[in-house]
Amino acid sequence: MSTRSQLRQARRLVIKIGSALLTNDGKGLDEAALSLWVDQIAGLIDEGVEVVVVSSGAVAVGMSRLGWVSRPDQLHELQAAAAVGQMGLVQSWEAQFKRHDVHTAQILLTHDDLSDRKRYLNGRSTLRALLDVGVVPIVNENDTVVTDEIRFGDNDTLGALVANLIEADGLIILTDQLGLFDRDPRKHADARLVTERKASDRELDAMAGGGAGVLGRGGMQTKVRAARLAARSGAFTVIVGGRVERAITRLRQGEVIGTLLLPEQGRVAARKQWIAGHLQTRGTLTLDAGAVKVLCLGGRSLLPVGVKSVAGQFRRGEMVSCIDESGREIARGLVNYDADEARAIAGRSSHRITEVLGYISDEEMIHRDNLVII
Ligand SMILES: Nc1ncnc2c1ncn2[C@@H]1O[C@H](COP(=O)(O)OP(=O)(O)O)[C@@H](O)[C@H]1O
Ligand SMILES: N[C@@H](CCC(=O)OP(=O)(O)O)C(=O)O
Repeated sequence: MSTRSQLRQARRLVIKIGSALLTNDGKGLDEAALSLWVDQIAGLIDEGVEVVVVSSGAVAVGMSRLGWVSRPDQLHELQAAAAVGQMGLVQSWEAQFKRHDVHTAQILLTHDDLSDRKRYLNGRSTLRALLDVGVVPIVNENDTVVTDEIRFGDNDTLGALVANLIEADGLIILTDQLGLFDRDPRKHADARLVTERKASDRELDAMAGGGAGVLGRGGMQTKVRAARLAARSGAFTVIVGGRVERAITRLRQGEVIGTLLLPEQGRVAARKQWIAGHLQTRGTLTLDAGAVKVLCLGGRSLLPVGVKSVAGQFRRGEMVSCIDESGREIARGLVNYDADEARAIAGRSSHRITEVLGYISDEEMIHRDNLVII
């Protein structure tokens, strides 16, 4: 049996579960299935994997709670159903994870939240803080305030954006089919499962053209698009049948089930390419000769002790330029401290950061994964 090392090695995963699955084709929330997924996710957490769940199903659960048999066309009715259904969804996730002594947190996001830099960074910090303390964030679209997304359904995209946000190794999309087929299997009995492709492969578009199921909104097209988005930060995507026995555990063990869509390059390489291509920097760190030498050797982080001076106003996570004492640019990277904090710790050894700032967020001024030598 061939195995997939990407899945065995993953440390951080986003798992997206679609409406059709969660609600057992609209018959109300499928508690039994949910409990099986939670058991498997709890197994991943025991192994030290950090997991974010992106859970659809608010509209479908809401419709079932309200006794509505057909999906309403009116936006405000969809939003009302989502608001009712979201209560049921998070109650179930919370109750199921409680059996494993794992806490959950509700995160409702819109795409706007993730395109605004400040909100993006805030969202990232919150998700990271939750993962640090072993909580499983349960993410859904904030259906009360979005319009187009609720009409078209876009949790596949949301899953990819969350994978970008937390720099996940991979995105697992659980759906009602065994994976991506070369044609819509609901319409073509002879459709064949695609096992592995590059996410960028253009042939996937024609295969995924068949539209969505009755309850889901995006179909395979949004899943392929999500895989491309996730690939931008170097994450792989697996599209797999959520009703396949122990699907998550088997994927983790490297078993070849579902469809694996691969990024062109790994997580760190993708991030470095993004940094190198980013023109706008927010500030400048002048490095001493020792730091310049160490950085040019490659594979090393920049420590505060090698920083002589700090110019500009920037916030943690923003891009800064690193120059030598003659003003030549050496490197570029995402800084771990705000400008004022960076000024306070510049030239000091990392074990004095707590003494100076009263806290420490990172030992490095710029971590090597976030640093590109020019
Ligand atoms: N090439 C394909 N392979 C698999 N499923 C396809 C394909 N083309 C279209 N589909 C449809 O996509 C549906 C899954 O998408 P969707 O209904 O949005 O599910 P979810 O709720 O999981 O997001 C399948 O039930 C299937 O009918
Ligand atoms: N926010 C919506 C998600 C709709 C959606 O994207 O559904 P799906 O295609 O099943 O993932 C809900 O919870 O109903």
